[in-house]
Amino acid sequence: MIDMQGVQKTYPNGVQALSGIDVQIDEGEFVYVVGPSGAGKSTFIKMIYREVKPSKGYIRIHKQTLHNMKWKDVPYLRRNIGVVFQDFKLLPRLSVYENVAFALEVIEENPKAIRRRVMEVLDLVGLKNKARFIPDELSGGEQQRVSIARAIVNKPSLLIADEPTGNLDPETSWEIMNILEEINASGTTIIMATHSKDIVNTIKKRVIAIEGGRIVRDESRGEYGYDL
Ligand SMILES: Nc1ncnc2c1ncn2[C@@H]1O[C@H](COP(=O)(O)OP(=O)(O)OP(=O)(O)O)[C@@H](O)[C@H]1O
Repeated sequence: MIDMQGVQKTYPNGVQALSGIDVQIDEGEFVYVVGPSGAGKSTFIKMIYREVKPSKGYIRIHKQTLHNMKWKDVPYLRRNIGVVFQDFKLLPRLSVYENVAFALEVIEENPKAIRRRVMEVLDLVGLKNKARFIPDELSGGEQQRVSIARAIVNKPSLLIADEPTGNLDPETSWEIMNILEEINASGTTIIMATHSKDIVNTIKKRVIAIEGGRIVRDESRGEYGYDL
């Protein structure tokens, strides 16, 4: 599903964030991306949904090659990729329902299908009864559940999560992990950058460790491997 070869990224200010990434990720995998702060995890993740363009190397996601992708084709790539962020990034003036429906409205689904699908994903994340609330009226964990619902509403085959539990307390983090595991069990590939030793060492998955812009470890059912 994902193939990267010789991928490098040098930002315009001269910082080399990634210096030679070779990796394959198969459909249906659940992968943690770990490593010290500044190692290149976010850069790696942002390249997958073409938020960041590689300076060198080959990237293929599904059947689309990204290194030579034109800007006009990026929305088509992103339709098949859901993204969840540490800080949720919900639209503050829209209700829970509207935040989730928005992603379908931009691809012109019919209103009945939108309603059915939005309620289905809100049910999946346990927030059907809060559809009319606005983000400020929700706890952090609930806001993250809305952002997960938004990310999966158009059934992407790949879900990217950049420190999804970074702003949440431990108990809420486990709830979020349960939801992500459920989504993975239904066939969606998940790639999650995290600093949570507890999560990585408890819910065992493939671990890719990045240090200084390179993959230094890639293990199935791996350990977190750092003290913090
Ligand atoms: N837009 C940018 N312009 C210039 N340099 C950047 C940019 N984004 C990231 N960097 C630099 O690239 C390197 C890798 O950053 P990145 O955000 O990928 O690391 P990270 O492993 O995700 O870190 P953290 O765990 O702290 O989020 C760092 O040295 C960072 O300062």
